[in-house]
Amino acid sequence: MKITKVRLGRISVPLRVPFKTALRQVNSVEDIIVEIHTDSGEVGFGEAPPTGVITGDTTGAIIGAFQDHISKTLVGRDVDDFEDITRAVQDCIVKNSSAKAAADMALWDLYGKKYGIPVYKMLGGARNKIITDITISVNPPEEMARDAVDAIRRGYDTLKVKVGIDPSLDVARLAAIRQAVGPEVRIRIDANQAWSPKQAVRLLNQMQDKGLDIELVEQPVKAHDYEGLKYVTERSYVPVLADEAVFSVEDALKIVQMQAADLINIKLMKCGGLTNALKIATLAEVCGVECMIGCMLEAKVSVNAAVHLACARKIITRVDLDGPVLCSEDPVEGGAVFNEKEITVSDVPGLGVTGIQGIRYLDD
Ligand SMILES: C[C@H](N)C(=O)N[C@H](CCC(=O)O)C(=O)O
Ligand SMILES: [Mg+2]
Repeated sequence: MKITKVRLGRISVPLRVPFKTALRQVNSVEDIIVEIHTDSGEVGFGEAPPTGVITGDTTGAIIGAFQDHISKTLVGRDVDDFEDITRAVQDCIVKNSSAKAAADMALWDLYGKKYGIPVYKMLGGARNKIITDITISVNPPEEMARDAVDAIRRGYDTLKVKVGIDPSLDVARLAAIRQAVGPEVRIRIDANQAWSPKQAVRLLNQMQDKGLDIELVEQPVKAHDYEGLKYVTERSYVPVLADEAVFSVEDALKIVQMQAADLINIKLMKCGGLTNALKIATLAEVCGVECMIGCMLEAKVSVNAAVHLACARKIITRVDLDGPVLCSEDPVEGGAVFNEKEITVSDVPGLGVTGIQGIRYLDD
């Protein structure tokens, strides 16, 4: 199965409501779609979101990474040289983790198709269903409480609550949500780097003192501040999950060695795809560190790839793959079935995506 062509396109998918974090506000998913074509007629699908505030990847940079580096590296290669070509994708350009993730997932898709195996089975095959949380955007406390109640009515039992815009409101935000949804709902929070280490410890311990029962806090401090993250981990009653602090396998190793966080959030767009995500999951498993699998604001092509990893490995104990359910429509045919919180992986060979509606191809 030889690679003949790499085709790029764009999709736009409106969100149900604006997505707001301490880092950005967006109203739609605006992603790059990647198709890797082969001489057997099989096509591998990938997707890359331009999450500049986290990965540094912009739309233009993703397109440029393919046009100037990744596509040239792939065309003419045989998918059977799998280890070499997945390595070549990582080595042909530094950084650009979202473009690499899109290429890497498309290669896994083709490899699974070639051998007739769904990717989650190739990676471990632990289960075929997972349960995702849903994100509550950061807003005034009353609005967040209303959004939380709406999410519970949709059937979700775990909320990922964004905080960090005007941190003086954060305890009130969580108090309003806890009061509105009751004690049974699991609440995790994500500060997206907004707090200082001391502020984080103070706010988290206030939440603890008020009995708000927070499951975990995601990335309380700046991504680069490993000492600050460790400071929070050592002093907060709420477990700490490293998100923006962990892009690479090496980052994960450092976090584990420093005991700077209790948990690690694996995202394909940070680490460059399934190949490296699997390495992080294995490292975490060896070290006994549970993982979350997360996503950026992405449509179902790339979130579907993350579903395969989540279904493959039990060390992934928490799932934040709500990109598709935050969208008001789904242009993706095939792949995982999202029934609100319950996600069922596809048993079709490869990743299971069969087509994407509304692609605006760059070469048309
Ligand atoms: C969409 C997902 N639930 C989420 O919250 N991811 C964010 C980053 C998303 C973005 O800004 O595109 C996170 O975990 O930090
Ligand atoms: Mg996060």
